[in-house]
Amino acid sequence: MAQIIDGRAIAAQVRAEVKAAVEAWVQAGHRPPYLAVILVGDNPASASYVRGKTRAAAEVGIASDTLHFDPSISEAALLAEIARLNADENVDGILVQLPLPDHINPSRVLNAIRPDKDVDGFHPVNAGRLLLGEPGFVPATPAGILELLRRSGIETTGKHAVVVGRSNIVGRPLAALLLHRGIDATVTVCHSRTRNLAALTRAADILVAAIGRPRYITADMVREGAVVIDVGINRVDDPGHPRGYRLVGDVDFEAVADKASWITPVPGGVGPMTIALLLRNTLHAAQRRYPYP
Ligand SMILES: Nc1nc2c(c(=O)[nH]1)N[C@@H](CN(C=O)c1ccc(C(=O)N[C@@H](CCC(=O)O)C(=O)O)cc1)CN2
Ligand SMILES: [Mg+2]
Repeated sequence: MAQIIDGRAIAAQVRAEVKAAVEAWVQAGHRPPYLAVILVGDNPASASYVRGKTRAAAEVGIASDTLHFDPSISEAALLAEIARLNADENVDGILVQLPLPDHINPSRVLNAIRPDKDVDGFHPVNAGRLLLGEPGFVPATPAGILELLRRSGIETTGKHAVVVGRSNIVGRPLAALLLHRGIDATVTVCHSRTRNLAALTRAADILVAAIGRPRYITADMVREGAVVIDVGINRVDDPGHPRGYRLVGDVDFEAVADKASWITPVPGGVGPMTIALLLRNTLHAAQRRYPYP
């Protein structure tokens, strides 16, 4: 039976570190870090993540506001809001909650955020820096996964990490991060068109599932003793549950936990780290740790 990587406990540790650093920053005479969160429309999951972010921010002493726009807002109006926040010296971090409505081009919106305020790390400048191994904002989910491995004492050097999923918010940046000097994994990236996926996942020392399909990774796809990181957050109907649905990951947890050496649960694994690392990025934005240009 695998050891469980407790994302809630590790995220609480990271938040406590951010809180202490924010206190020291304010003690030194600076105003508290300030995060502007943009939420477009009424996707209930997005609204709940945004509440989670602003509540967690308040708990560590980071000020924030949520700018909530009607789903019909035009792309031009959204870009104008971003331009205003870019120019406001009291705004340290800007975050646009994804997904955006279909009539808005997400690249155009993300590319409009000043890279030194881009606490999600989705701007091409930060993505490029990550690829080159230069300092910049690293997206919170991949950064959180690295913290889970590091703080659980899991070795990455020379290990074969197999990332299933090539999204811009998880798979691609995580693959880049795992290649960094000091992390030094050997990385394979798989996706929906990969042939013979199971042969590749079975070769993984560290298997990261970021596919977005409930329980897609089954026990036969996992090597005995592998480390399994489950990024999936899938809502499946469950009339017996108070919310009417249950969250399950991209990994068939019970069966895979019998084979793995370490595994992250869903909920309580990667998800809470995403919020904790966003807070750390926001602190760094206030401290201008990643100045641009
Ligand atoms: N602008 C962004 N949009 C999105 C990001 C992001 O990093 N930046 N990531 C995801 C959603 N996300 C944050 O936005 C997120 C997802 C899940 C969690 C989380 O804490 N999950 C909990 C369960 C919560 C629940 O009960 O519903 C867990 O896994 O334990 C936090 C943040 C897409 N959009
Ligand atoms: Mg994320």
